[in-house]
Amino acid sequence: MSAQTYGRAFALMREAAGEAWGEYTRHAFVEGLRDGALAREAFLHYLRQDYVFLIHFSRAWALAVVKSETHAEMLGAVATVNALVAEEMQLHVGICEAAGIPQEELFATPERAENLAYTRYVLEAGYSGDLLDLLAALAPCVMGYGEIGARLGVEKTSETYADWIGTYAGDGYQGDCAAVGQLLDSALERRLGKDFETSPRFATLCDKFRTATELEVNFWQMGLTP
Ligand SMILES: Cc1ncc(CN)c(N)n1
Repeated sequence: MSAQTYGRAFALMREAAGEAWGEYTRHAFVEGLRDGALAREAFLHYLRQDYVFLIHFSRAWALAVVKSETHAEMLGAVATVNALVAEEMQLHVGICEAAGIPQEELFATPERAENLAYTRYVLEAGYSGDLLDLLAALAPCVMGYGEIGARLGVEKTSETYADWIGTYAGDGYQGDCAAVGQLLDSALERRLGKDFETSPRFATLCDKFRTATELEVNFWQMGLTP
């Protein structure tokens, strides 16, 4: 999956994130999903934390509805909230239930510090900023997993984590990434103009994107240490 598929701003922000992007999308945890070497205990621990992550991440996308300035922006944010709550979180519920972890226990998972740091960083970007600040902090999460899923869909050498890979490689998730890429581009054009990358504000948005990318790296690392 080329970065270009997810829009112009994403490609520029990804480039500006430098080495952090590769550390995120090619982390040892990701490679363990690809070749099946990831310990089941680490995967289930990650999945439980990620369920809690997605609760707060959905709240942040709901805040994007609040920060929207047009009906089209509201529709884009609402669609993402729905994709998270009604689709992505079901993957976590299903795998955990099959592993003997009921949904109430999943919901009550104690939050690890790396998880808390990431989600509250994103929420704070939205509380104190506008839709652009919020989207810049949200984008690495959405598109990073899109890129990881698309690559692992092609490069996987084991079926152990095929459910997980299939969710992020699938047309549904890939379509969500493309839609968020369009939302990001149009929100930037509306507020900063067609040549948004020449605005001094764009550099501060790239900083937010890079920080969120670094928090993704920490999240994978946390996944390796149940
Ligand atoms: C930590 C994290 N980052 C991204 C995603 C993909 N929505 C996720 N499920 N979890």
